Amino acid sequence: MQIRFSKYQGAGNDFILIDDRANQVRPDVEVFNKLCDRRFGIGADGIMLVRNHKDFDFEMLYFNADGREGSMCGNGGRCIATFARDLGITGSESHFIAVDGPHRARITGEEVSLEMKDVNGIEINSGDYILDTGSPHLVRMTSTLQELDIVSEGRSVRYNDRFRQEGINVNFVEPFADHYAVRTYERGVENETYACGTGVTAVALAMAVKDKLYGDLKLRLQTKGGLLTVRFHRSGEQSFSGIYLSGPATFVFKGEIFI
Ligand SMILES: N[C@@H](CCC[C@H](N)C(=O)O)C(=O)O
Repeated sequence: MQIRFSKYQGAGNDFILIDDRANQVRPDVEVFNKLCDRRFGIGADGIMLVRNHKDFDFEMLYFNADGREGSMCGNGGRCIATFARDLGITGSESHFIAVDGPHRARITGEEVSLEMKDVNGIEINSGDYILDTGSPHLVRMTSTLQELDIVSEGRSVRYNDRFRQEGINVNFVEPFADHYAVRTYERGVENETYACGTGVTAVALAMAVKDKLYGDLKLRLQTKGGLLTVRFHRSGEQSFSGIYLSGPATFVFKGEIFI
């Protein structure tokens, strides 16, 4: 089968986007894994399908680079909003459904802001923060971010006895005067990616807990692939609402491939 795809990236987290409103693509773990391969395929951290949905502008189906369906992808959500706008499905604002529920996105130039699901509950375990921002994340503080071997440190958490079965994304964070620097090991890619949207969202909420911040907050998160911001409201010890992930999301190239 011949399919058209487009490649988009959000802060260097890159995705293959397919317009599947005709509902013709049958997700296949091996095929999707190969399409994401950077030598034998197009190369990406994940694949997304845009499908029609009767109650929303569209449905987002997300698959990690390993070819398996993933949980919510924040940067993917920002990219798919741009793709839907470029296809003429939506204008600069959209309301779509993903695996973790509904999302609203707003595009301003190359900047895309995505509403994330509310978070109620963060576990703190031996200094690590464990929470679900649409995808499961662990946040760990470090003072040596640039020297860290993210793949081996991330793997040792992701494959430990507690997380081996379900997996977890692992974020390492170092605070600076006006921002937090973040590097992420992503489940399903099983490698470090240039940025992770649900990951920096998890870091922002965890830093509010660590620094005892309440009210309306906006934190800046520097990733390998660019600067992301997370706005949110913290009303209680464990209650976070009005969470918006913002940053660049742009078209890279398009083509056709046989699958
Ligand atoms: N890159 C994503 C995270 C994708 C989800 C994740 N890899 C998983 O399924 O655990 C993001 O930007 O949030």
